[in-house]
This record gives sequence, structure tokens and C-alpha cells, in this order.
Amino acid sequence: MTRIAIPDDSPFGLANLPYGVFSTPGLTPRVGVRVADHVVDLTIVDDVFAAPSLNPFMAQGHARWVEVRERIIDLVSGDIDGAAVHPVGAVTTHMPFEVADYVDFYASEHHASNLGRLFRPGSEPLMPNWKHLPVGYHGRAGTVVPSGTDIVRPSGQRKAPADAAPAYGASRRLDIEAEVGFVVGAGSPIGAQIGVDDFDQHVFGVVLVNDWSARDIQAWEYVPLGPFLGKSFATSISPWVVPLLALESARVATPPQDPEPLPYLREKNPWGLDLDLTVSWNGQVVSRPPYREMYWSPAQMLAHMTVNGASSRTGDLFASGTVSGPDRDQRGAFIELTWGGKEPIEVNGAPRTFLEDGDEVVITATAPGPSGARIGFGEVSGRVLPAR
Ligand SMILES: O=C(O)/C=C/C(=O)CC(=O)CC(=O)O
Ligand SMILES: [Ca+2]
Ligand SMILES: [Mg+2]
Repeated sequence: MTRIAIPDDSPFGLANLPYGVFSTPGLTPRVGVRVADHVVDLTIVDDVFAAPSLNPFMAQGHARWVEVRERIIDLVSGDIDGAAVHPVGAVTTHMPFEVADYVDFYASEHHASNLGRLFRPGSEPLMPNWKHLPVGYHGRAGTVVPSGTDIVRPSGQRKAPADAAPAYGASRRLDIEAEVGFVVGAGSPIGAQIGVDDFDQHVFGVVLVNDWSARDIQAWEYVPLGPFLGKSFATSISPWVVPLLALESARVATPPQDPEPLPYLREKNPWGLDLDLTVSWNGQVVSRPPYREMYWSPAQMLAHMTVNGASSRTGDLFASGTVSGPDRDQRGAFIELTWGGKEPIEVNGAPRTFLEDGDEVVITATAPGPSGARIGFGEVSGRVLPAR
């Protein structure tokens, strides 16, 4: 038997307990929980965790999420079988869940206004619908990849406004989008709507997302149906799913919503979240996006996603859209940070705009916990490889 040392200031203390899928040289992939600098093999708690995915557990629903969390707190705060405890540095993490459908929203007013100015100069930055509904699109679930996966530079059609015709080639304007993703645990049948105040009954947890974006491909292809190949080549997520149950102390009001949204989008107790993100480019922090600035809450996103009677499923991932704050160094995409590539920023002493082959981007986040310690989300990382 052993006892896990949990420093008081650990971002992975008893208030957090994020779930992930891990393996070791001797163990096939299975579900574990991160506790300080250790991973506890949850197959000692229940067989549902022997699966290489969180989906079977998530599908058991909110009452089970609460009950199992209490059991894990008891288990890891006392003496525990040492064979079930692995140093985090000795495990490999994998995709934590099977992505069912993937939706990406556009919930930051700062980001949407900046992109409107960059993509549609001369017209109103926000479209007339933007303050009435959380704008989103359906993305590609099959190309959601775990943190650490290399990102091959995408190729496709590019056409700058001055070009007479499109050309095929590797993207020259490869970008990131720092986002927060919400994982549906308990779905809803076709024909049903998820009420805006039922969010916590359906959403199991939260991950960090990097929605890699090829701006030159996107700018040419997106009219009028929205993002397609400029974003579908890869979306990276962090390995640890922070339970929504761990984020009670991170809840804040969303910014004032004017005009008042339609009744199905009105929350009794809004699900704004006070997460602090960082974006590092080749090891240098270049941005600190504040999630609390997001106009639409994830509860409003889920209510909107199902208001037409579309079903939702265990493993559905919906992302917030790029998190950007009002200040320049709070922007969650390089197209905004460098104003369309016209205002380079200095990274390790060199002027930079979009991503070059070999670049690495790491996104992290923390949130206030119930005591002094912060809740950690770990990180989502990826390195750019040359086009094929
Ligand atoms: O305004 C546009 O035409 C394009 C917007 C995006 O690229 C944003 C997107 O993917 C959603 C987001 O991350 O906010
Ligand atoms: Ca996005
Ligand atoms: Mg993407």
C-alpha cells in the first residue's frame, strides 16, 4: 500500500481529478485519473474503466459521475494499492474519449469582431445574427487528435484577392485557434431539446482545444457555407478531461448580453467560466486569452445545438471558438495577434506571423479552485510538419 503525496498547491489535487486514457509498457490503454504527479488506474474502481475510452463511463450519466467522483476522492486520499499508481512521466496518454460529432462555435465577441474586420473589410464586423444565437458549424470528428500528435501542413486551393485564379499548394497561412471544448456524457434523443439549465446533466467535462486553421484555404473556400478544408485537417485536444463537477468555483456570469436572447437561451445561473489560457509559440508565451470574456456560455451553445431537435450523443465535442480578450496579448489566434500577418510579433527574437514547419504550439489553462490551489487543465500541444 502507498499514499499519494498531494502538495496543497497542486493543480491536480482532490478538487480537480481529471480523467484520461493511459497506457504503460505493461498495460493496455485504460481510464485513469490524474492526482498530483501520478495517474491512478481506475480499473481498481470499476470494470467500466477497462475500456480504452471514457465513453462507457460517461454514458452512465450524471448520478454515476457524482458517485464515482466521491469514491475516487476516498480512494486517493487514503492508502492505495501501489500497483495502481503510476508516475505521470511513466505513462503514455491517448485520446481520452471517442469523438462522436464535433461542433465548433464562434462565441468570443472580440475574436468574431477581429475576424470580421480581417476577412470582410468594409462591412460590419459582426453579422446581424451574432448577438441572437451562438454561431457555429459542424466540424470533422474523425480528425480530432490527441495532444502531441504532429500536424502535417495542409494543402489545398488558395487564392488571394489580387490573384486571377486559384492555385493548389501547401498552406502559407497556417494558424492556431486556442479554444475550450465541452464533452457530452449523456446525450439526448432525436426530437428532444436540451434546456439551457440542464447543461450540467449532459456535459461531463472540459478539454483544451487547438483548432488548427489554414487561413488562405479558409478565406477562398468559406463563402457561403462556412469553414471546410481550411479546418478539417486536424483539431488537437488535451489528454485530461476536467470534470464539470470540478468547476463550480470557476463559474462566473457571462458578459452582459444585449439584446436579451430568446427565452430558450436565457440561463437562470449563467455558465461563464473564469479560465486563464496561455498560448506558447516555440516555448515563448505570446498570448493569455481570458475565457471569462466569452459572450455565449457553453450551456447556451448546447441548448442552441439541440433546439431544432437534433440528437446529441456520448462523446459529442463542442468547442467554444477561439478565446480572445480585448487586449492584443489576449488574442487566441495568430491571424489576430499579427493582424492578418501585417504586424509581426517577436518570437525568440525573430519576427513571426503564421506557423513555419517545425514550430510547436502549446496551450494551457487553469481555473480558480475551491481553496487556494488552481484547477489545472494540463496542455494541448502540436508541432507542424512539412506538407506531403
Ligand atoms: O469569420 C469568419 O469568417 C471565420 C471565422 C473563424 O475562422 C472562426 C472559427 O473557426 C470559430 C472560432 O474558432 O471562433
Ligand atoms: Ca475554431
Ligand atoms: Mg481544426
